[in-house]
This record gives sequence, structure tokens and C-alpha cells, in this order.
Amino acid sequence: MSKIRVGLLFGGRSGEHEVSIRSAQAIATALRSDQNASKYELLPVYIGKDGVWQKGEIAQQVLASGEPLYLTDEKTTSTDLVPSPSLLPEATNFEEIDVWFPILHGPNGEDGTIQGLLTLMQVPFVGSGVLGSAIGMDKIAMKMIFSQAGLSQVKYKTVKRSQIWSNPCIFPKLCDELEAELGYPCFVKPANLGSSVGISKVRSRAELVTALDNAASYDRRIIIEAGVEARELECAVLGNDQPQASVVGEITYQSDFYDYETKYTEGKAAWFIPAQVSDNIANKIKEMAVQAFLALDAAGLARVDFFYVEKTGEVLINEINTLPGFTATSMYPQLWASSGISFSELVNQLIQLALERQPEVSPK
Ligand SMILES: Nc1ncnc2c1ncn2[C@@H]1O[C@H](COP(=O)(O)OP(=O)(O)OP(=O)(O)O)[C@@H](O)[C@H]1O
Ligand SMILES: C[C@@H](N)C(=O)O
Ligand SMILES: [Mg+2]
Ligand SMILES: [Mg+2]
Repeated sequence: MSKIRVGLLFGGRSGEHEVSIRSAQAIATALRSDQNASKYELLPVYIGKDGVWQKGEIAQQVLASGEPLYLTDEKTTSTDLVPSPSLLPEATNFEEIDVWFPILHGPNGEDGTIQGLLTLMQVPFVGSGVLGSAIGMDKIAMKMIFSQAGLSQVKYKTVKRSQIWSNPCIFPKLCDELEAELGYPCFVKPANLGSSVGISKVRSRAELVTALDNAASYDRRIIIEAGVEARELECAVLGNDQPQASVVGEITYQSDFYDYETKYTEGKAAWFIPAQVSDNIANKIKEMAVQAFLALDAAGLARVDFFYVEKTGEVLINEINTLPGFTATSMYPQLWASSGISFSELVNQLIQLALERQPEVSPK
């Protein structure tokens, strides 16, 4: 029997490019190990920070080294679009791949763009489709859907880049409103990013001004949330129309918040799986995680992040990540390992879920 050819798509035009390379390395190892090696053939495809797709030796080299490849001018790493008719040149022959495994984090990959391309190409792929990916990526749209689904969350306000950059008269008024409605500390976030890139915890007007300017450099949509003092709990979801929730895990750290450095520097954060919470809280989180997944019409996988305010007993949903970090030590695979599914079996199940999934809309 011939092997299933898996196109592992990684890198991407995103502030989470480096994280994607690390996730792809772990998935590549899983595809080459255990029973997966006899079932799947790995075809890595790397998307550089310039947006150009590379397969073959170049993609293998990035996977092996773990280092991004700079083929063109570094200024193309900015979020400005660089029109190019040849982003997918001879690099990708879609017919040579049976199923795609996009492990791109952040914009231009986790946000429905790649999912739209693959849908148009009529090829199966791991993870959510256009709708779930786009809503899951945009924290403003996500919160509106969560609210509609009756899921409790922190108070928030939204702002556009243009309100910050091109309207100096309105800006102080905007800050007054944010302070009055959300208070300090609050969190300023680009709406479409992950790994805490562009996020600031702010405690004063001066910090608020700097944080808004910083977030606006990443995204034209910005969200500002009231800060909560809470335990951070996460739950993994796996499946298509009947998704299952994993055990719940907890993250602890010494830093001010769970920022990029804390996330990706060994020893800076500690995880407890399963989290030491009552069955009641764990069950509530599992239920809310599945509800969030279904509300977005997510598919395949997602990790849902929560705040547990112990003194009031409140559970607040923070966000859903439709392509969560996937290194061997990432929370998503670890939650499943503790729930009885090994890393390599998890990769196998995700590919099978992609192959089983029906096309979103069928022509009559
Ligand atoms: N409203 C809030 N109150 C308290 N802490 C917060 C709040 N929002 C964010 N944080 C802190 O910032 C971290 C990152 O926030 P969030 O999960 O929204 O960002 P992200 O970039 O999408 O992260 P991920 O890597 O999980 O995709 C949280 O884990 C938490 O430590
Ligand atoms: C990759 C990062 N956005 C995560 O959710 O783990
Ligand atoms: Mg996120
Ligand atoms: Mg998060």
C-alpha cells in the first residue's frame, strides 16, 4: 500500500514564525517515528518570512537547523504586503500531496488565509476551515462569538489603528474612556496574533499610550481587556463534529504575565497536568472548551485558554487557538499525553480527522 503524502506547511509571514518552525520539527519527528513512518511520507514546505514557499532541500534544511531562512531582503518581514505573483512558484505541486498539515501560527496561516487556499485547491488539511480559523485568530470577533455562546469573559474595549495614529485630538479622550471603563492593570493586544507578541500589561497612562502604539504596529485592530488576577488553565480539544476535551492543565510563572520569553524559555514557566482544581471546575472548563470549539465551527484541534478567579469561583474564557503550539513540550500535546494519547498517535489522529472531514460546502 502506498504511503499517504503529508505536506507539512510551516514558517509563515507571522510574528510567530520561529514558533512554527519548532512545532513543525516536533511533528516531523512524529511522522518519522513509530507506526507513522510506515503509513506517512513527509513532504515539508516552508513559507519564508517573505511569503515565498520552499520545498525539498531548503525546507528540510530549515527543519533540521530550526533557524528561519533569509532568502530575500529582511525588510520584507514587515507586516506590509509585498505583492508578488510568484509566492507559490514551482515550489508546490499540489497534486503530490494527499493531505496538508499546516502548522502555521498567527496571521497568514492560522487565520483562514491558508485554509482558503487549500479549500480552493480541494485538498484535505488538518485543523479548522476558513470560518473557525478566521474567528479564532481575531480576538475581537472571537469574543463576540463567545459572548453569543454565553461564555463568560473579561470586560474589553476595541480600538482601530487609525484612532491611535491619525487622530491626535481624539486620542487623549480615548485613553480617558479606557481608563474609566477598564481601569488598571489592563492588557493591550493586537487582535490577530499569538505567543503574546505585541501584548502589554499596563498600569498607567504613559504605559497605555506606549502599549497602544506598539499594538498598532502589529495590527489595525486592537483589543484592550480589563486585567484579572487569576490562575491560568488550559484545555485541549480534539475532533470534528463530536469534539472531545482533554484533562485540564495549569501554567504558573514568576514573570509579570505569560509573555513570549516566559513561554519559550526553558524553566521560566511550570505546568501542572492535571491542574489541581476541583472536579467541578475541571468539568466546567472542559464543557466551556467544547462549547467554544463548536461556537466557531472549529475542526481537528484547538487549545482553549481560561482564567480561574479562585476567590470568586469564576471561570472566564480567555481565547481559543486553532493551531496551538505543537512542540514535544507544548501544552496541547502534553494535555493529550496525560489523557492517554501519545504525541505520534495524536499526529496520526489529526491527519485521519482531516481525511474524514466532509468538504464545507458541496456543489449540487
Ligand atoms: N485580561 C487579562 N487578564 C490577565 N492576564 C491576561 C489577560 N489577557 C492576557 N493576559 C496574560 O497574557 C497572556 C497572553 O494572552 P493571550 O493568551 O490572550 O495571548 P496570545 O498571544 O493569544 O497567546 P497564545 O500564545 O496562548 O496564543 C495570558 O496567558 C496571560 O498571562
Ligand atoms: C503558538 C501559540 N499561539 C499557542 O497558542 O500556543
Ligand atoms: Mg492565542
Ligand atoms: Mg493564550
